[in-house]
Amino acid sequence: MVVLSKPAIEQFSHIRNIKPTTLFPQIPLVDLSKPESKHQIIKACEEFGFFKVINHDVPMEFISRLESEATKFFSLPLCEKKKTGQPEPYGYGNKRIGPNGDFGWVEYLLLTNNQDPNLLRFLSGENLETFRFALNNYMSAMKKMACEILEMIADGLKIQPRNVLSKLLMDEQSDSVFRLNYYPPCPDVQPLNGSNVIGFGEHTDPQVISVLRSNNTSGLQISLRDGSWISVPPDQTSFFINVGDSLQVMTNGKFKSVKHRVLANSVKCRLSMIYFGGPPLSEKIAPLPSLVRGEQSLYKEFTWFEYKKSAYDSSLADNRLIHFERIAAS
Ligand SMILES: C=C1C[C@]23C[C@@]1(O)CC[C@H]2[C@@]12CC[C@H](O)[C@@](C)(C(=O)O1)[C@H]2[C@@H]3C(=O)O
Ligand SMILES: O=C(O)CCC(=O)C(=O)O
Ligand SMILES: [Fe+2]
Repeated sequence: MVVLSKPAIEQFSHIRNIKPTTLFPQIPLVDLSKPESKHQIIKACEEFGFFKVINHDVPMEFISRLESEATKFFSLPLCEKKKTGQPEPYGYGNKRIGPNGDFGWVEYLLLTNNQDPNLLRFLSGENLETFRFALNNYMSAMKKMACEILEMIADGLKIQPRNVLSKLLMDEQSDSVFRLNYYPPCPDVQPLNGSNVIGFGEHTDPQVISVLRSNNTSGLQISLRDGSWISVPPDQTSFFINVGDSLQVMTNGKFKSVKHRVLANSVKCRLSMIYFGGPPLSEKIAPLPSLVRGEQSLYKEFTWFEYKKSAYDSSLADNRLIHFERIAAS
């Protein structure tokens, strides 16, 4: 872990006087073992773009193995972690998020799904093998769960074929991404004074769907439609699902991608692992015809490559979809 001096800490965004956060009584909860879950998913995606999943069949062993590998990685000396080079955008990153001047109280490892061996060059021999093994098992489980949820969404919206969304993630060329975020305790957070430090600034995820799991440290907040922020109580045995911008477009705005952020914690570290399910770069993203019938299409067609490029030209908090909206005919 890197210890920052006081002036260095001051460059981070602080948020003052946050009202005691509403402790989210109504976070949508989806029990995947229940037959009504597809309807609950649709409702949650329409109202929040976010929900919590329980009774998933991801083995706890896959979760704890990767958590322990990630903990080992973030405990390495900084010079070892830096062996992966600057994130461009993949690799190890420290405080700098993306290429456009965003900062957060976070260290991370951003990986593609094609397992570029260079990205793991801080490891060798047996350590490399155990890390890879844990990563492969976990990522396959995430892809499977994300695809099941996308198929339930297709069913719930009565779209055919039911793999119309999941096939984007199943494609060999799928541009999915995996991220490990480590938020060290931050000495500058003074909860009693209402002073908070941004761990990961507000944004929406550009992909189709994201599956997030964290340890038991709080920090994640989502923004409601009225602009208020609510804290998501951590639950290390469950997963949290975010609707991404691409799913907002494909549902012609019926689902909204959820704005979210992470606040640093004064005493505990937070470790999160997130699978971002994305389409192949050449895939055309546009509202699905069966969801547009009788309505106006709200978005222009674009490829995932075009959207991703435009996202990487933007800052975290920017509204990235605005450039792809159709101007409503009067
Ligand atoms: C500031 C940025 C970081 C980001 C790329 C971007 O230019 C805007 C989108 C950001 C985001 C948010 C969700 C994911 O964490 C991420 C990997 C992604 O696909 O889009 C990050 C990008 C990043 O950290 O490289
Ligand atoms: O680390 C977290 O809990 C969320 C981070 C996040 O939203 C992201 O990496 O896109
Ligand atoms: Fe995110």
